[in-house]
Amino acid sequence: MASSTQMATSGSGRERLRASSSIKNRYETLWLTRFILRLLTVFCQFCSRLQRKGLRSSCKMCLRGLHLTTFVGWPLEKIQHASPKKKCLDLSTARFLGPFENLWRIKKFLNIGSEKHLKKALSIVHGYSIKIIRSRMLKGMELDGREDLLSRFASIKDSNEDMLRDIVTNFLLAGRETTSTALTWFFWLVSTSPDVEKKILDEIKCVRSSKVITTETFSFDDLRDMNYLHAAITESMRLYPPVPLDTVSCKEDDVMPDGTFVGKGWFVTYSAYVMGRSEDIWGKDCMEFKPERWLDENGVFKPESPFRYPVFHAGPRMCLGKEMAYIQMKSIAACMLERFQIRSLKEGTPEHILSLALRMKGGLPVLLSKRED
Ligand code: HEM
Repeated sequence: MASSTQMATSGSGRERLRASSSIKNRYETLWLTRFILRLLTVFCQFCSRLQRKGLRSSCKMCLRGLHLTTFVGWPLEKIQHASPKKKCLDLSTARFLGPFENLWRIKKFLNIGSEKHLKKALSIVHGYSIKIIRSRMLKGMELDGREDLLSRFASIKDSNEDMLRDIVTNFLLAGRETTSTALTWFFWLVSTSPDVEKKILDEIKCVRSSKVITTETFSFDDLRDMNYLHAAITESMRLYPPVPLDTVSCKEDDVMPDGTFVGKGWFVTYSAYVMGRSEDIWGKDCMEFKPERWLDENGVFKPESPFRYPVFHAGPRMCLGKEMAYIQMKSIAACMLERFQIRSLKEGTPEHILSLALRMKGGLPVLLSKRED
């Protein structure tokens, strides 16, 4: 039988690694760790429920700020008051976090617990999407002779209302939660960094004075000229990526470029949050909010490889709405900061809620003061 060293020189990488029983053992250990973590999460949720009812005082884990519920999702009762869209996001994330992998399927079949809430919330979101499709159908799918994205999907042979509904829902979820989350963290960071705020305002003034802008909003060209604002938003998403973890499922057995074997059906997760705070990628000042790191010597925005900055994912399945997201976020940020001074009323660094998007716990209460000039 060939030893693993012999195989390393003779066999293909895939055969070599598949034959390695140590890798299998490692993944069995990982599976066990994941199972224990999921089980602990359930205990943590149970413990915090008892605390809320006054039946238990804080446990050692709470005192050390190690609530597993904070890291891996919300307990159900917190979700009950959330909007249908947030419920959908949180409850679908929770499917991956329960102690038993397929428990959610049973709950779905029996229509109980979190799956019952998910079904209800989803029917509201679906109803909203169907309203959009039907109102567009009534107007005719062509908009003033120009086709929009929905018309294009509708013109696909075999398209039906359910398919269009899922596409609209997908765009609503992909495009709304991400930009709103990104802006929440951006406004918090800017409100705590007066020097960055001043530079953004100077840039807005400069763009206003260099052109005759008659509207209160900014055109595509005006926004394109705002390099510092672009850098500040990009830097804010480095520290607080709206999609902090992204998971893909492996279709066939494969080997990563570094030689790691990935089996069919396995999940692979990367963390844009961890990568964004990695000293190896961003240097010693990786924890600082420094928009300047994105500017060249002429003050022009210099992009980074998406494989180092995977906030919008990388490769063929990269975010389709990236450019649109930047336009929306820059436009809102420029209009808001030009008119108002925003002061955060949050004390200290806000806590996260990890759902599909990296939301700020409790939102961002602010004090808005109209700017004099
Ligand atoms: C700051 C804002 C945004 C961020 C950080 C973001 C991030 C991402 C990420 C990480 C993915 C990859 C998900 C995956 O496949 O695993 C993705 C995919 C996608 N995003 Fe965004 N996104 C943003 C805004 C938007 C907007 C505004 C739209 C459109 C309205 C949009 C539409 C999409 C679509 C359609 C995909 C699926 C692409 C595909 O699978 O080929 N996104 N986005």
